[in-house]
Amino acid sequence: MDHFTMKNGILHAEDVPLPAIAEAVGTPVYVYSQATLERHARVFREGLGALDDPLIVFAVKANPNLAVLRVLQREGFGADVVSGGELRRALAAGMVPDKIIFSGVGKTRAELELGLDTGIAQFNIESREEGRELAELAHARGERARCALRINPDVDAGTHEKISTGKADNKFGVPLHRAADAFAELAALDGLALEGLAIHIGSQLADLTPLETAFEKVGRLLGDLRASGHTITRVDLGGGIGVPYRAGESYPSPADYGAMVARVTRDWGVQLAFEPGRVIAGNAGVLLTRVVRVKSGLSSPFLIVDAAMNDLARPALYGAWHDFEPVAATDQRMTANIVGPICETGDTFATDRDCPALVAGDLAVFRTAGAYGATMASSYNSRGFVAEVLVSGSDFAVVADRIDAGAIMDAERVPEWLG
Ligand SMILES: Cc1ncc(COP(=O)(O)O)c(C=O)c1O
Ligand SMILES: N[C@@H](CCCC[NH3+])C(=O)O
Repeated sequence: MDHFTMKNGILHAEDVPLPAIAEAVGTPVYVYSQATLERHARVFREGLGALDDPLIVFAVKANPNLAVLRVLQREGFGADVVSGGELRRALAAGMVPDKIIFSGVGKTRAELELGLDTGIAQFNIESREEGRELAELAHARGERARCALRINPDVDAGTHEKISTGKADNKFGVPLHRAADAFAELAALDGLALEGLAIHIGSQLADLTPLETAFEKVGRLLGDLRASGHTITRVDLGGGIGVPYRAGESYPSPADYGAMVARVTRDWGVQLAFEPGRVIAGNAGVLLTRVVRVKSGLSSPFLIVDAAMNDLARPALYGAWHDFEPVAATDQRMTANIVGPICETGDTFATDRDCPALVAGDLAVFRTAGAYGATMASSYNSRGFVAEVLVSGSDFAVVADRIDAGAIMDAERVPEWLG
């Protein structure tokens, strides 16, 4: 459930009519609902109700907007970060180091140092090489870095290949068959306090079965490691639960997920950590856009909107579907190619889509844009970065300013020799 609903024929975010936001901020603009974020955070936490003291860290990559992070921090969430930038954003949003987990295959020396400086709860080590480097850095400071070893369980998550992370040929984690050796080597290093395992098999998972298979593999490894005398106090089960992108689709609920986790991990005797991203933020945001014009096409007309692939990359990148709805209710329908203004054919949101009949100037939204939306934006075609708004009740605030098309960034300069 979200808080984007039709009231008197106009789509609202909570109590704010979307035309009011378009009027005040312009379009395109991402609109997030605080009530939906809070609700999703609570439903997720309640879904894990059977577990003892789980650590829930929001996958910042899904939506790193400071205001969004702040809402989740107030809900007790920590942060799963994958770069120094995300780590700094999590801290700026008030997340405490004890609830920060640092994942990612390519953490640089500087990023490992930043994690150590911050005193984060856990580094998820993705290779022996990374573990050795972290151990050396921590040892030189007279410290032991708290960490977990990320395992690649070779499980097909059944999701889009570009967002699958747990198959043997994916770059993530240490292959299961080498995990015990890697764990033994790294656990013996002075600079590491290696007392955890981590796993994340992919994103937008429609089914719990691959997760269950992967968790069972982790459970067996946990038993083997303990039998070899290792101490394991935390297992990080990652994120990945999918969300409906089309009205009427059904996905596993946090309660279903929590029940499965409770069953599989019943005898593990560890603290569990979770890294949800999309399931918290996905349906808490829409991308509000205005129709620029309708152009006749060979078969279907082109509905040209002012949002583009630089604002919402998922359709161009993964062929992803986002429901498209009018802001002012209409019973009239049309079949259209919904496209943005960018100069490549890939700038297509939908082909031959049955959608509301709209004309130039009308407002519409792409739904389920709160995760992997603004964060994947670029300035392609010098369109600048899209604005973001957070709604709470009948209030709204701009939480990221638009960078106007054609703006010259502070970081840019022309070398002297060009005069
Ligand atoms: C390590 C890790 N944790 C958590 C997530 C969050 O995934 P999701 O947004 O699907 O919950 C991702 C992205 O897939 C990830 O790579
Ligand atoms: N960017 C992807 C999700 C990536 C998940 C990150 N591990 C998407 O929009 O679906």
